[in-house]
Amino acid sequence: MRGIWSISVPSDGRNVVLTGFMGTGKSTVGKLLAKRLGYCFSDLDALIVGRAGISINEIFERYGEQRFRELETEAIRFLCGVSGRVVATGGGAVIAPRNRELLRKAGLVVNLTASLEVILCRLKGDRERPLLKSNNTPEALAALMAGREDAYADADLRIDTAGKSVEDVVTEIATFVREHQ
Ligand SMILES: Nc1ncnc2c1ncn2[C@@H]1O[C@H](COP(=O)(O)OP(=O)(O)O)[C@@H](O)[C@H]1O
Ligand SMILES: O=C(O)C1=C[C@@H](OP(=O)(O)O)[C@@H](O)[C@H](O)C1
Ligand SMILES: [Mg+2]
Repeated sequence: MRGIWSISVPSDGRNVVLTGFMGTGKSTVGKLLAKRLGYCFSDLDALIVGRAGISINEIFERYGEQRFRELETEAIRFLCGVSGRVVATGGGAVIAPRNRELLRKAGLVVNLTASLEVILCRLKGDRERPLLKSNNTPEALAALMAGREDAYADADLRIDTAGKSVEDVVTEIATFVREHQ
């Protein structure tokens, strides 16, 4: 894998950061939200994969979750130096307090939620998320989600996406951003 990212510079805080558990819609909503706001879009996972040159599954298999978390923090440091961007994080990006601090400074943090039932339905048959494989019962996934609740609650806005279309979620966030940024 290639080495470290370029050095980050302080952000002016004019980004929108989407956080939330796997399947809450961060990547899907983020892309459309960026279009709606006229911002650029970055997906942390895509950035990591692009830099590593291998898939997230392969990073986990070859190097372990810990290494993935290091790459994730490096990606966050890099992205926090940008401006006018919607950033979709991966579900575990907010676990480390230092990551949360950086993301908070980068801009408005919007946390997407959905019940476990909805998430299981949305991610049925998914093969790209290694933590779905290692937490392969609803109980294990519920425990993973519960353990992250405090980190997800650290946000400027929380939106329950269950029963809402992607468009609805985008509109809700765009309204909030226009009022608060
Ligand atoms: N509001 C929504 N309603 C229905 N399906 C959704 C919604 N948001 C996302 N999805 C679907 O859920 C799946 C996971 O979405 P994704 O954006 O990859 O989530 P995340 O990046 O949070 O893991 C995709 O198939 C996507 O189309
Ligand atoms: O919850 C997590 O720890 C992870 C979520 C994934 O992203 P999504 O939340 O976009 O699925 C991806 O970063 C990786 O598989 C780990
Ligand atoms: Mg995603």
